[in-house]
Amino acid sequence: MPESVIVLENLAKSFGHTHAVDGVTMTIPAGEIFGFLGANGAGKTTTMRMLCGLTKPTAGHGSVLGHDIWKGRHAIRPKFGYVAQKFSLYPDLTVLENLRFFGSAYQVSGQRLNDRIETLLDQLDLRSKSKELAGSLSGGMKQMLALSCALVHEPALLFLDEPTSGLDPVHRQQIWDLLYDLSSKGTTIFVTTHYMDEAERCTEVGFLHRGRLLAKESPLRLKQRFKGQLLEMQIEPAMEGLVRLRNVPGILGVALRSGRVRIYSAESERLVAEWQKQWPFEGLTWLGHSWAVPDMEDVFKAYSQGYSEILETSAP
Ligand SMILES: Nc1ncnc2c1ncn2[C@@H]1O[C@H](COP(=O)(O)OP(=O)(O)OP(=O)(O)O)[C@@H](O)[C@H]1O
Repeated sequence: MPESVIVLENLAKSFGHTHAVDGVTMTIPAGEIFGFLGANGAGKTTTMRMLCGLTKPTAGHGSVLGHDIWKGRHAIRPKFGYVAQKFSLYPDLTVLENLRFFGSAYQVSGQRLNDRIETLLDQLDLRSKSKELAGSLSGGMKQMLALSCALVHEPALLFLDEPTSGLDPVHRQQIWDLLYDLSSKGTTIFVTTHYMDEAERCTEVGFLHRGRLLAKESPLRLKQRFKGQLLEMQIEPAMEGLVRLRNVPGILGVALRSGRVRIYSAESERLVAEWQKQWPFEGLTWLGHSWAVPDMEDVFKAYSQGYSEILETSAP
């Protein structure tokens, strides 16, 4: 078993009456790419800020790389890299100057710093921008630079708060290729994301909902927990079908995917059999249907909207 890099026990943080993080218990082993998912305001950033020693927990315990997250925060800080949601570099310094600044802040100097900068400029596609001011870079290139600065000291642990938001698909892929390289060399990565295809790329995923951890497992295992019968119907007009089917008893939720109406229900088979006998929706034409395999978006929706009927329960 690899050692646990992050260990949390009932970790909590409240702001007044807001329980931003409400008793999270979990462990994250070394080398994991852990994807932290949750709706806006679920408590992801607050959890990450506690792990980085940037905000004090209100209750519970946590350790990162063997140090208490609050009492040991000064010892932990040089060992991780952190890319925040907001651009936190120096806009009036060039790309190269930012890298040099972060290098010296992390006590990387001389030939080692030069080598690190050369590697990062290539890995993150920044070479042609090295003399440009950070503040003048596009949003995507700012993200690439923020990631480079977080990696300059080759940390054992990397915290990334939505690192690819606003990036084009090529740069997103480039970042993920880099994360795989880092993970294969033993770096642990803790990443928040709203992109379901990115959640699929993580080795483990945790669902946070209103400050509580609802599940934490591999993407494959999470999808196996989805026990609903996912029905995709070709209906015309599709939008009207979506609105009317939403109100049918037994249907938990409805979405439009590639022009088809996707139905979340524990009893889709029964509904189809009933509709085959008698189609009750005047003005709607049913042109066909098929059964779908759940993806991460389906599982995330089921957890975050509380479709407990179609989820096999799990202990995080
Ligand atoms: N400094 C603060 N003071 C008061 N409330 C806060 C503070 N920081 C966060 N909160 C509240 O805590 C809750 C969790 O916020 P947090 O930013 O951790 O969520 P999140 O999951 O990261 O959301 P998002 O996906 O939108 O970034 C929210 O209700 C938020 O308003």
